[in-house]
Amino acid sequence: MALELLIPISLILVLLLLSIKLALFPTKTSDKLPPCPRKLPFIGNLHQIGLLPHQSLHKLSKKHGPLMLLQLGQVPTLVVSSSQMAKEILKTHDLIFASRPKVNVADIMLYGSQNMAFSPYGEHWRQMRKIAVTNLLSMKRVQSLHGTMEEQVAHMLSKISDASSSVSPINLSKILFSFTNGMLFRAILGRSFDEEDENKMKFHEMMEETAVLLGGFNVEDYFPSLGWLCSLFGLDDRAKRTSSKWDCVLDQMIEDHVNMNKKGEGEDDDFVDVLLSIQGDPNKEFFLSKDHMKALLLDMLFGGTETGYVTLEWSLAELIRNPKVMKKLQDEVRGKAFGKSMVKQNDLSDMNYLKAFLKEILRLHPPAPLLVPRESMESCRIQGYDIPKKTRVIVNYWAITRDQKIWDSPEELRPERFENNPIDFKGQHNYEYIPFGAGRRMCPAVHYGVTITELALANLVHRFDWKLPDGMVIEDFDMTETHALTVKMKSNLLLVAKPYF
Ligand code: HEM
Repeated sequence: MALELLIPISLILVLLLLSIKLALFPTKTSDKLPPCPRKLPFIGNLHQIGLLPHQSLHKLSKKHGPLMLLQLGQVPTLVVSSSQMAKEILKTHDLIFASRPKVNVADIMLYGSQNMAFSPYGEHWRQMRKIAVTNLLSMKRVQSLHGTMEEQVAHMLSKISDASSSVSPINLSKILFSFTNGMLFRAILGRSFDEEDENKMKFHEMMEETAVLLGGFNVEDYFPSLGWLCSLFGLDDRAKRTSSKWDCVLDQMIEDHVNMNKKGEGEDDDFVDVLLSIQGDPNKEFFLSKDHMKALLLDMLFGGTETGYVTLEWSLAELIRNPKVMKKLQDEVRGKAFGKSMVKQNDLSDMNYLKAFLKEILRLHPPAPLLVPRESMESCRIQGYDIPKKTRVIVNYWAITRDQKIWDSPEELRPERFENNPIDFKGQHNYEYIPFGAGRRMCPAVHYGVTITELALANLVHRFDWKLPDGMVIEDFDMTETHALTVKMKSNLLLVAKPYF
């Protein structure tokens, strides 16, 4: 029989046998489980996930409530859709839900999930987080990067300025990607990342492929006992190919640092240098292998690049659609930075509308609307329901941002709702505002993320007036979302920039 026929036929046979087994011998439990929408044999509720899971899960929760236990293939998955239930998971039972589920692609791409973001809860995760927070993401380290951040913003502004003289609109998605990626490279490697690097290494392509692989609802993760399915769908091979490209890049980066340090040329203060010194310290109780280093570097690149540029992209898109908000923001920034060619970090402290605007963007367009999945390490009870051990947990923050009981006209852009409002990014209010997650696994880079985004945004509206491309009207502007590692705009953001001075 031809191989092309053998694969689908064997797949159908296995599906059939498993469906019969499930129908004849359903798993019995005396537990009181949360409600579950009607499921199909074998796939359970997988068909209800759709291309934009935050939206489809929100719709399901309207019918079945803020705690639903879906059966995604073989994996029971708790979906949490209210601030009250989010508080149960991220505060009351934070320790029980502090682990991450096993993700096949992450195992391939992140050296056996030895990074921080996908690592199960435990000593290894704790050490990786400590290294990243102490040496790159702490408030003190971020402050020491202020000068570098200003340089990188100036570089982005000059690129936009050059492009603004052309008749065609500017592809801002590309420029914003290079900016956030370039800033992380500077912080991590201590050297700039320029167009030549991009052309040589194709980072944008590699990052997009990685985002799709790591962020997708991959079928294999929902059928762990059918590992061979992976090879049928070709996902294993795609992940291995992309992973080997990253591995070459990282090996080269580390080798360059080792060579520079040998020659005494390194400045000895970037993140790779710090990692090398931890590795070479015989007194450290934690052994940092080369794979650990590479996994942590990828965490910083993957965690920081997409979230940053996507936030800036949604910000400009919303400003173009809301001219009154654009004017109010420009008035504030241009007033406070009057006469300056560039807004600097220390000008930002009293730009209250800018801060409120960024908060509103992270409510309306959270880059990670489902946060990052958790997994229960023990069984527990929530609101009278039994949650078994090893249940996957998705907190649908997006559903919380659309809750009319919390937010007035939740679909509208209204930065004013955050003015004179004590709510911050720590998520400790009533768990209604958690764009960075909360609890032990909360994003460790809130300070870095907010600082760089505020600085970039202030300068983008200070330096330029923005317009839609000629012939386009607001109604044509495409705000369609696409879901990968983050939720971003499906189409590239194309705008016309007119220098203000
Ligand atoms: C606007 C910017 C950002 C947003 C909205 C964001 C959002 C998030 C969210 C929602 C989580 C999951 C938290 C949870 O499970 O409760 C997370 C985790 C994480 N983020 Fe961020 N992030 C941003 C920027 C960054 C940056 C700049 C970096 C690195 C340089 C980063 C690195 C990470 C890492 C490593 C984790 C995993 C933490 C762990 O598992 O212990 N993020 N982020």
